[in-house]
Amino acid sequence: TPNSELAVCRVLLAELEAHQDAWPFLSPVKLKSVPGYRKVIKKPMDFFTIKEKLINNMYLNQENFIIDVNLVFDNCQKFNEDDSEIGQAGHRMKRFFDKRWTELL
Ligand SMILES: Cc1ncccc1N[C@H]1CCCS(=O)(=O)C1
Repeated sequence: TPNSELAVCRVLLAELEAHQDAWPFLSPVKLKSVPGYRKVIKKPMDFFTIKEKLINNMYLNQENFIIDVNLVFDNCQKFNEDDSEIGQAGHRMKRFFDKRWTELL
């Protein structure tokens, strides 16, 4: 049911936020302090915004939630070098998410 589907999303988001490598993704990228971000990244997304959307019932099902989580990681890979601090954190967070999602499915 959509309700229990969203319960899994809340659990997973809490785990993402608690992860030691979550720091680059906890809040929206500050467009004024990151040159080029606004132009390069068409659909910014972050864990705080996802939490707000969950609380405001803006996800009809798990799929819409997963699309936004993957947007966080896709944006990170597009803007950051793989061997940068933030790039590496993004890869680790994506690996963690994919593993946990499969376990909780
Ligand atoms: C995820 C990401 N992608 C590209 C550049 C930066 C970031 N992260 C932010 C971390 C919090 C403060 S910030 O807004 O300066 C930068």
